[in-house]
Amino acid sequence: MAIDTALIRRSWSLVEPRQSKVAADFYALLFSRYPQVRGMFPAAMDLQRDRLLHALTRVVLSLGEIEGLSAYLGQLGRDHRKYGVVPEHYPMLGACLITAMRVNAGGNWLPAYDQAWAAAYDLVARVMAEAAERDSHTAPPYWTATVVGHELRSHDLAVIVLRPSHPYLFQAGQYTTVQTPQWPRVWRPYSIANPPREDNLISLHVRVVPGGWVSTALAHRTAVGDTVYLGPPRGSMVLSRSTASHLVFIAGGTGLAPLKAIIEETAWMHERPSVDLFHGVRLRSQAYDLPDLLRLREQHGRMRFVLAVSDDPAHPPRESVADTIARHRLPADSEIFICGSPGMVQACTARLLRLGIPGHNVHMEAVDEGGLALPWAAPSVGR
Ligand SMILES: NC(=O)C1=CN([C@@H]2O[C@H](COP(=O)(O)OP(=O)(O)OC[C@H]3O[C@@H](n4cnc5c(N)ncnc54)[C@H](O)[C@@H]3O)[C@@H](O)[C@H]2O)C=CC1
Repeated sequence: MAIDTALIRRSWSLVEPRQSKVAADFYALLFSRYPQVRGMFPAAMDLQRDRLLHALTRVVLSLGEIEGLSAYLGQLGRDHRKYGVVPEHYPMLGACLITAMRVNAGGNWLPAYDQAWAAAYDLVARVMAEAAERDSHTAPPYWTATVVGHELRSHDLAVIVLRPSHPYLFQAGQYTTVQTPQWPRVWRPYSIANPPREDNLISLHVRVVPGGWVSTALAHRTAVGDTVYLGPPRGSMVLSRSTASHLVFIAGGTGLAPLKAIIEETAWMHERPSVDLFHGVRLRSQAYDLPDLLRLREQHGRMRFVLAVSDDPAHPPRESVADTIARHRLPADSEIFICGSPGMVQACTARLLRLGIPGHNVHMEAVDEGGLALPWAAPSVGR
């Protein structure tokens, strides 16, 4: 059945102002009708509710662009294998979702909206389930990994090296999701800080964030020899086949991780591009990876490295990384990769546009703050 995007959007606009209530009602309905699925979700549901809403918004907004949506949903379907989602779960969710929207529409819900949503949901579920099924022939739902390196580089930052039990195939720049034994069913995304290696090791940069369960567990309650779990690799911030001759990388804090992986990959290229890396930190003491970056610069041979310190009275000039890039001459045809907090990414992107860099040359990971999925999605990277 064709998707009636106009009906979907009209009906969504009815419930959008009450979306938090929609999410709460959805989970209440789901758990009362199907108590057997409660165990698949974490004990605390706050983040989960936000994720559902982000995912819904994303699907509603991109229903017209079926190609992009299919790639997104396929990735989502593969990722949901780690939660134990099987095809039989999808209809349960669909029915509860439509009911939750209907009861929150203030009596304005039309029968046609039910049909439009049923058709849209059917398509979403089919794409996700098919991708998951295809994936099940070649990859496990999740990987067990042993911690083989754990280095606290400051009180709130750890670099962790993991050895997945089975080959973990990913591309430089992608991220994984991590579950620790301390927090069952709570998965958090972290970028992989190295390109694929023959020894299958992967390295993560973990900043402890206030209230960050997984980041605290990884940094302070994890040691060499412990086991953690990894979801499948995700993300599209990777090098294209036709890499430009000059690449610029702009990192904010631990947003360095995926950019370092891509730079390291370019170091081995036959015709390696020249590279600029700008690393923005608040305090000089937060330049947690300096020795490694200097080594990488040495090994690369065509890499310039600039540290931008924004808030350290002992290290003038206090300059934001956006101001730093503006001071350096960037060729207009540079391919640019940005990774960091949403505010930092936004500030840098705006500055680049003002500097005349075309938007299509700027890459960043659209790590939706929780919006990667239907109910079981992942939050922003690095929590
Ligand atoms: N750990 C990981 O694997 C990854 C982490 N991230 C994200 O990167 C961020 C890293 O955070 P931290 O390490 O705490 O770095 P941070 O937030 O302390 O920021 C580092 C740099 O970004 C600049 N900055 C921060 N907010 C800004 C704003 N609103 N406008 C302009 N500049 C701003 C600072 O001035 C500084 O130069 C987090 O949001 C995390 O989710 C992204 C990808 C991977």
